[in-house]
Amino acid sequence: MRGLTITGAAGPLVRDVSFEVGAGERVGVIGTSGSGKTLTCLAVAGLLPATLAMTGSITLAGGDLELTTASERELAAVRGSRVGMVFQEPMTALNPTWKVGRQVAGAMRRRVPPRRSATAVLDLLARTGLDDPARIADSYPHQLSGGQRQRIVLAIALADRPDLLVCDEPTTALDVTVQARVLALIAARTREVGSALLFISHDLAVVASVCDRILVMDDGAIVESGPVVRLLTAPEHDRTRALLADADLGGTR
Ligand SMILES: Nc1ncnc2c1ncn2[C@@H]1O[C@H](COP(=O)(O)OP(=O)(O)OP(=O)(O)O)[C@@H](O)[C@H]1O
Repeated sequence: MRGLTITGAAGPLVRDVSFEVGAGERVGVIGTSGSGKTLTCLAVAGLLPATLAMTGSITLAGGDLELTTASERELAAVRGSRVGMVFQEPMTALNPTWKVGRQVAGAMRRRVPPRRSATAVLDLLARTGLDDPARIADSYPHQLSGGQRQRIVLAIALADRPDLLVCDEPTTALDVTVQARVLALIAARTREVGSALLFISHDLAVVASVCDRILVMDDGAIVESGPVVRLLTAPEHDRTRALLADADLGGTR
């Protein structure tokens, strides 16, 4: 991302944001509410609302497609296959009228031939830490818990082995014990699949437990960035210090 600026009717919401995520790297974005984290990551996923104007540049590995000016058709091809997404509320990502197995099979379609689809779905659900994959595959999303649904969203997001997984507050809606397990699963599965990770949270402790490097956003701009350990031990910006003071870092590293 180079010089990304996002502007709404009232003025700029994201200002001149530049960063890179290396292959397989895990980068966290933290900041208080309204600092521009979600808009920045929606831009990467090609999901920015059409009412907002965007300038700057976003490219994926190889630089073959400029995402800020790509057509909806091009962006739809990138989503899922090259950029996977997990958002806070899993129900928004799942089709409530389709059984889970059909949805997971759809996400694997490009990689797995139809005759191997049923086995591959059960295997992927098992690898995503879901007990009794056959029952899960045969369930509708509303028949499952929030933690199970978010695991399914993660399975779907990584099914096509994307270059980048974008997670926006993926565990915020889950209760604390489930939260820790889903975070560990995100870390383990992205490593297995080899995807890079762009992980947004307002919670520094959560980001520190999953990421290698952190970007701190404040009022639409990046105010500090660096390796997790450096940010935790020697924060330079007042905003980083404030987020550190608010974080419960017991046992995360
Ligand atoms: N569609 C939109 N139209 C106009 N302004 C918007 C729109 N979406 C977000 N904003 C504004 O842009 C700013 C950044 O929003 P963003 O959602 O990126 O913040 P955030 O850091 O992710 O916050 P949170 O942690 O609360 O989700 C906020 O001031 C928000 O009100």
